[in-house]
Amino acid sequence: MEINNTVFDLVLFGALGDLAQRKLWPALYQLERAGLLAAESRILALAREEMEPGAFATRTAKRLEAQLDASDLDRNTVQALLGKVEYQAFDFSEAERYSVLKQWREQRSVPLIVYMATQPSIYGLIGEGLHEAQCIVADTRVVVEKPIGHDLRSSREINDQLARYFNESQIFRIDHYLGKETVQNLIALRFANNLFAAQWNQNHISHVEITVAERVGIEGRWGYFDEAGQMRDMVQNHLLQLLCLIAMDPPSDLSADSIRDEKVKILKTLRAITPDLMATHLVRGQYTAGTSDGNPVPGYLEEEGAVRESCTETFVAIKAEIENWRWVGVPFYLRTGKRLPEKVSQIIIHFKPAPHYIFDPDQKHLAHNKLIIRLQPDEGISLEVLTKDQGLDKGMRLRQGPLQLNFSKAFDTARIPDAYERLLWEVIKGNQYLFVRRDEVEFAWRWVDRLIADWESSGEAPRRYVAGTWGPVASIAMMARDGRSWYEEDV
Ligand SMILES: NC(=O)C1=CN([C@@H]2O[C@H](COP(=O)(O)OP(=O)(O)OC[C@H]3O[C@@H](n4cnc5c(N)ncnc54)[C@H](OP(=O)(O)O)[C@@H]3O)[C@@H](O)[C@H]2O)C=CC1
Ligand SMILES: O=C1O[C@H](COP(=O)(O)O)[C@@H](O)[C@H](O)[C@H]1O
Repeated sequence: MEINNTVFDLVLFGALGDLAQRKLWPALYQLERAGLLAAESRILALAREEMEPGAFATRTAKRLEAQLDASDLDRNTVQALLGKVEYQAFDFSEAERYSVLKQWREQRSVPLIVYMATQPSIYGLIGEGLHEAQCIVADTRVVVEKPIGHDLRSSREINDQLARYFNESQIFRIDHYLGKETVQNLIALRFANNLFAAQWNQNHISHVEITVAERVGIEGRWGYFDEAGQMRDMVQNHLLQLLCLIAMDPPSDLSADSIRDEKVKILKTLRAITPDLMATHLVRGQYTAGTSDGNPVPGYLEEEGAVRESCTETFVAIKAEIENWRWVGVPFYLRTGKRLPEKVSQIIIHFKPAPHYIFDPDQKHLAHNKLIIRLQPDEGISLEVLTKDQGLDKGMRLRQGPLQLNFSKAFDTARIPDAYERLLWEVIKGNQYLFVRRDEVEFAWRWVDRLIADWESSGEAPRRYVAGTWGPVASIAMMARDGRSWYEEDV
């Protein structure tokens, strides 16, 4: 196990917000439990609400106790974590209040981590406040959340505001998918196994599927979601990051910039989905009332908080193409949606069939291997291979079966850490390789903006799909036109 001696100060802006309460405090608890928060480290929790001394700790302890599984809850750990925390209330837009931070940092030379768990519109004000209070020095790090903007223009504005006060090497932009163990495993799978490295190109791979399906609907976030839609909320960041990790060339080492350089090359070579390609390369959907897990659920337009007719998409399927030597002619089919039948994120690599087929012609359709990478849940990898069916009467009949690696069974993993634990841990260590660089965000927006502009000018409404199904039939048709089908229809 890694042991940490890195003492740090963390200042958490927005310490009472949804993200902080649902993700950041539980992640800090797990780091404390794992012995990764050095004893002399301190956390300054900031929000607007005035509270009696001690009230923040009592509230946070109660919340953690309610959130954690009984088997995972250790009250001594909760107390040890809260022993590091001080709470202060102030309005982040009031420049003079940043003297609190100046005092808090006096006589401290350990790295300062600034976590902006607030809306991006105040990142600039926070940067300025910290700057005026002389809190920003070479080893200060700032953590910011997705979404970085609503489009290329607004993402540039946010990035410019950050750049006024922080160097790129100090900025940690979160895409929480990069913190998932199974997503990091893509790098190990691809670059530690020469078996795959040699096959990873258009000579051997016919196509790739990336599915990030969600069972949930809008979860009380209609206002936010209706402005964003699934394209901005999921494709611009999580799905394009997964695509980059599957498609990129081998980085020369594991340093942040080596990996990010390779990802950017992929984003630059994504073929634009121009209006003439939209009918064959893009499907947008919006769910109507249906069922989820056997229970009736409302349609998108009847969700709590819905205030208008809306053409916002809750489902997207895209045939993406990468214009380089490695991937020419290999479509990457991306699919993500809300209110689909199950929560599953998986990547399927479809290998081309053997060049000369000598078995029963009736079984020819079986003759390609598939590598199935399950990101969540049931994290693991399986390789579909063909073997001889056993038995005297079977001749040389083939059968398909998996070589399975289920991570929790194979490695007796006690628990898979949440993405935020890993990401906070990397920030503490000052390692940026799981964070997104400015140019990555901007190249991703460039591709997405163009697509959105074209579909908006086409005036086409999203296709309806019933909640609890795999999206509009047009997504099945998109694959069928290429003589293919989505993986779950194959099995
Ligand atoms: N929630 C989530 O699961 C996710 C959130 N994000 C991103 O994380 C960021 C935070 O989101 P979320 O936690 O949901 O938002 P919330 O609105 O729940 O929390 C924001 C926090 O910041 C505080 N705050 C905002 N403005 C000020 C101010 N001027 N002065 C003092 N305090 C202020 C709020 O206090 P008050 O309540 O008093 O306004 C609140 O504590 C956003 O950028 C969001 O897009 C990203 C991924 C997931
Ligand atoms: O960033 C987001 O991700 C979640 C899905 O994340 P997961 O870790 O549960 O797969 C998504 O529901 C949300 O809309 C989006 O903002």
